Amino acid sequence: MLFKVEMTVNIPLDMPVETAAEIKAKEKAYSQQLQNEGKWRHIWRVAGLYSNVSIFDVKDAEELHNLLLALPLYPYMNIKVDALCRHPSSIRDDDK
Ligand SMILES: O=C(O)CC1=CCC(=O)O1
Repeated sequence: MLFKVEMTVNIPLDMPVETAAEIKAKEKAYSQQLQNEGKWRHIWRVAGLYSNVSIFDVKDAEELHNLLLALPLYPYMNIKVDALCRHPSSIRDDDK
């Protein structure tokens, strides 16, 4: 199943810079692992915001839920999830 996920990061202003850098490095490694596994298909920065729009390709909503809760930045994120389905005009074979 495909899901569009919008993540907005709000790191507390009083978090030490080194702590924030550590969490961001863990987030990057986790994200790149999931991208290599094909579960995190796309990630785009929303211009001008500390937000991304991502496409996940997972078995079901429960798998997505577990992946999102494991994000190192999860405690500092607002997350919005929308389920996607194939558009009838799509020319891509992998849009399912
Ligand atoms: O910077 C972000 O948008 C948060 C994030 C998600 C995966 C990643 O590497 O950073």
